[in-house]
Amino acid sequence: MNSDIEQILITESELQAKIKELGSRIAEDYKDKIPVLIGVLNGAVMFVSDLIRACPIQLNIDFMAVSSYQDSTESSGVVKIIKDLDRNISGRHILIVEDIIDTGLTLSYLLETLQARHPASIKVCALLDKASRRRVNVPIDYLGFQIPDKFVVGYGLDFRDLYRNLPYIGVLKPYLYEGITGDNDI
Ligand SMILES: O=P(O)(O)OC[C@H]1O[C@H](OP(=O)(O)OP(=O)(O)O)[C@H](O)[C@@H]1O
Ligand SMILES: Nc1nc2[nH]cnc2c(=O)[nH]1
Repeated sequence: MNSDIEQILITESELQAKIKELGSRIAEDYKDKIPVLIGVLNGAVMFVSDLIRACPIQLNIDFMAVSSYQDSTESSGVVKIIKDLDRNISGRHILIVEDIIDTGLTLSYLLETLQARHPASIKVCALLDKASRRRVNVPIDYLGFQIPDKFVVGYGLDFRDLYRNLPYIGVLKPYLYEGITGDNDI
């Protein structure tokens, strides 16, 4: 698996140091509230589980699963809810936790969908931002790292549901996905 990685972009210790920093900021900002942290499955699973352990305040967690990439490295632009929240978020302080913001289409859809449920506030925490690829403007309140326009895997991020279990963020060797556009290429 490691031999499919062209370059390690963010090491395990860099990830963990940044998550401690983000956790402290979030804990300070929400110390008088009980926020609901919403992990966006599947990619954010590792990030959200490390982030909540770095956040020593009262909080709730919930998860949504959405997908726009399926088996491709390009967003289809169509976001689909696969699993919705388990709770009513009306009047609650919401923090969306994402692994990566790329085109911004997924987050834009989530913000619109969740805003319609009348939360007290909504903020966004993202581990990675690929700003050069943005197609819609979206706010990021807590950010881990800006990254270049490369397809990355590891620490929750996949290609064809593989590589999520790498403990670092790496760039996948392009020959592994070049020419692949979707399911028909499998
Ligand atoms: O800004 P965007 O271009 O919309 O891309 C960001 C989204 O893409 C990834 O999800 P994906 O659809 O690959 O599902 P996954 O989390 O299950 O891997 C990632 O987890 C974000 O949710
Ligand atoms: N795995 C992975 N998923 C993404 N979704 C949007 N951008 C990316 C990326 O660079 N890697």
